[in-house]
Amino acid sequence: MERIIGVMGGSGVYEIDGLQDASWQEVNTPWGPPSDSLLTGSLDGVRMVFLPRHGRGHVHTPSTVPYRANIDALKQMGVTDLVSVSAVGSFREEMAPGDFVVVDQFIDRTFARVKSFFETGCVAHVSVAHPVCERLSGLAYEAARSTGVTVHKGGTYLAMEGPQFSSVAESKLYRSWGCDVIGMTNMPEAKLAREAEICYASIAMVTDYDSWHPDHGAVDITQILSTLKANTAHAKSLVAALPALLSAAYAPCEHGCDRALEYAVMTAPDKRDTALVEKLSTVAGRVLKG
Ligand SMILES: CSC[C@H]1O[C@H](OP(=O)(O)O)[C@H](O)[C@@H]1O
Ligand SMILES: Nc1ncnc2[nH]cnc12
Repeated sequence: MERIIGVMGGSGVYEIDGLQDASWQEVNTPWGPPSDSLLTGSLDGVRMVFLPRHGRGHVHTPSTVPYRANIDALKQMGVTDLVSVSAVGSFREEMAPGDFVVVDQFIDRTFARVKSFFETGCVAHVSVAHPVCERLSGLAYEAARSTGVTVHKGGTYLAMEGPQFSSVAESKLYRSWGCDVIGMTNMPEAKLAREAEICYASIAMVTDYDSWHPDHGAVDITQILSTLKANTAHAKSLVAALPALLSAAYAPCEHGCDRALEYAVMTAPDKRDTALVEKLSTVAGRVLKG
């Protein structure tokens, strides 16, 4: 098996540079079409697949991003390691706009999204106690550091439904919960990556102080966009640094991300919905076949 790096580009990151033999490929999935075509190619001898989460031109809202289709499409392309790059607001003075944060925990406050590939007829329960891959996150941290940007190792990301930003009261509440950053998309993406046995890491690019900060006022989309513009070059250099850090030779994940489904499926083989099992063939075929 080969190591293939996936990159999920968030707001402001709609392409990556420098891929050899780059081509946009249309991929279909049993969960509908993904956000856009997938850009495939290789860098430093490692195959890479890029998908703009909101689609080129920013078409999908955080609630309507086709999360299941995106993860299924990346799995179809053989992605073993997925690095998400996302814009976030910060709840910490020291996590300033322009900084990067390697997220290691999530609080999922989204409520209008399908969060699992599994449903009636094929039930599975995976652990997301440690929702990111420690090894991949460590490498993403090294890649971010190599760009010269200020990077914070570890942080709790509050996933909100959006698309509106938080009220001041909500912002203060999330801060009091110990959250470090806020965004609208890493859930259910991280949960679905775990179900699909793909190692997942999340790099958050701080664009603003959300609404809690007495000196910064409410979130302002123009400020977000100008910070994002300034950070896009760092995000692209980070992505370019990944292949040299992750060797192309595949090795099983030492944290078990690639075996998350091993004992997860509860539904007895003779009770499984055959149509659903067929839909699950890409993400869960390893444990459902035979
Ligand atoms: C552009 S501000 C709000 C928007 O940006 C973030 O997107 P992503 O996580 O894909 O970088 C945030 O989650 C919202 O969707
Ligand atoms: N303050 C904020 N809240 C939610 N998502 C964001 N993305 C960037 N800034 C954000």
